[in-house]
Amino acid sequence: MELKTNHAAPVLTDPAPTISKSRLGIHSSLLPYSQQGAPFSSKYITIPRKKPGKLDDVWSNGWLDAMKSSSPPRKKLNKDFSVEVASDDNDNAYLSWMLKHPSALNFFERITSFARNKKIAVFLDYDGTLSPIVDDPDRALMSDAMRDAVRNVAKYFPTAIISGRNRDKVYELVGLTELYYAGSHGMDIMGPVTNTDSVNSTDQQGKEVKLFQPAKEFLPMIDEVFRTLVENTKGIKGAKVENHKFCASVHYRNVDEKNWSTIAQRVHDVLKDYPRLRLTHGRKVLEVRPVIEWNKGKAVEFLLGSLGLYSRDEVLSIYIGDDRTDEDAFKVLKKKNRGYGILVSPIPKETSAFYSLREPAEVMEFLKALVSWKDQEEAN
Ligand SMILES: O=P(O)(O)OC[C@H]1O[C@H](O[C@H]2O[C@H](CO)[C@@H](O)[C@H](O)[C@H]2O)[C@H](O)[C@@H](O)[C@@H]1O
Repeated sequence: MELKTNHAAPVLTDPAPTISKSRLGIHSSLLPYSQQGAPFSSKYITIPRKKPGKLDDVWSNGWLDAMKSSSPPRKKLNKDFSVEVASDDNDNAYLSWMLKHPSALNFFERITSFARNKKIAVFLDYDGTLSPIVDDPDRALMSDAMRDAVRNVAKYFPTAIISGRNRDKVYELVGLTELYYAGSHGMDIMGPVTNTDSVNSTDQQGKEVKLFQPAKEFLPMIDEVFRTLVENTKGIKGAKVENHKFCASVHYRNVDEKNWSTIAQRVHDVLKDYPRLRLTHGRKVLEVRPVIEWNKGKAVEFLLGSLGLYSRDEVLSIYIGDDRTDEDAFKVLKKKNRGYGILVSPIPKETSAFYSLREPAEVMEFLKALVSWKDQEEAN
């Protein structure tokens, strides 16, 4: 019997016997494996971007399709789940999707059973995971209750925030000194870095820290492209450009949909002049970043290595995120048998995450459950 929570999600607490092992929440990767992964390597290489300018407009390269599907509509959830299921076909689709990606709350006991006798490492995305998605990125605030939950988790488990945002900004939003932080989609890591490429720095408290910044050489280029993007999108009502130091974001959440092709075309045109930059899609945001083989997945591996947590026998990693950029981390955990990705989504999505949670409120509940479980373990 799985842990029941008081949250409304009356499915999959007792999986039907006919469901296959993988659907029961047994991560095949956590069953005995034959080979230990290669030791941590800091190698990151530049990968070629598709020829710039080959596609003339944003329709032909699929940008607009990606933009349209880039963020689920915000929907008010009815507290009485069963009423909602009956009244909404989307929820039937969600429930069948959950057979493939069960709720991490409903399968909590199964997760912790794999964690027994192991250390747990926790990786958390920020926007849409710890804070709800809101129209203004500057107002994406984390609640005090969520902050307490993260603080408590970090008392027991090494915990890192892996965000697309500027590292200083996400640190300011989270405000917990006891965590490790990776900004710019993992391209700006502050932590116990033991890698030779790391440099000494000081954190906001003046404490000595190590920084690992694999895209450092792109700093002037990102700064330049940021200013060009601001200039070229300033006539588009609702557009907002953010400089995240090693990447830049162009938000279109508040842009009228009829102008999405315009904003996409402007970004596309700017990128034509920067063959060493590429575009990725986030939630109603176009992200411009260096063409290097570095992402949130690499950042997770890097942190595990720096923290001495690389052994799959001894460590179970949990990564919670809501965004396409989090898929890189989910893939690493899945492919390298390192633990569980948990996708935060109120709608079905193609994902490499093993489990799911609907919204930040459930993330908080999951984090609290981890702490209670550990408290009990310690007491026994
Ligand atoms: O990796 P994350 O920590 O999830 O950061 C990803 C992006 O998050 C922010 O944008 C998203 O959240 C905003 C606030 O809720 C929302 O307005 C926006 O539409 C979302 O895309 C941040 O502003 C971006 O720069 C990050 O890349």
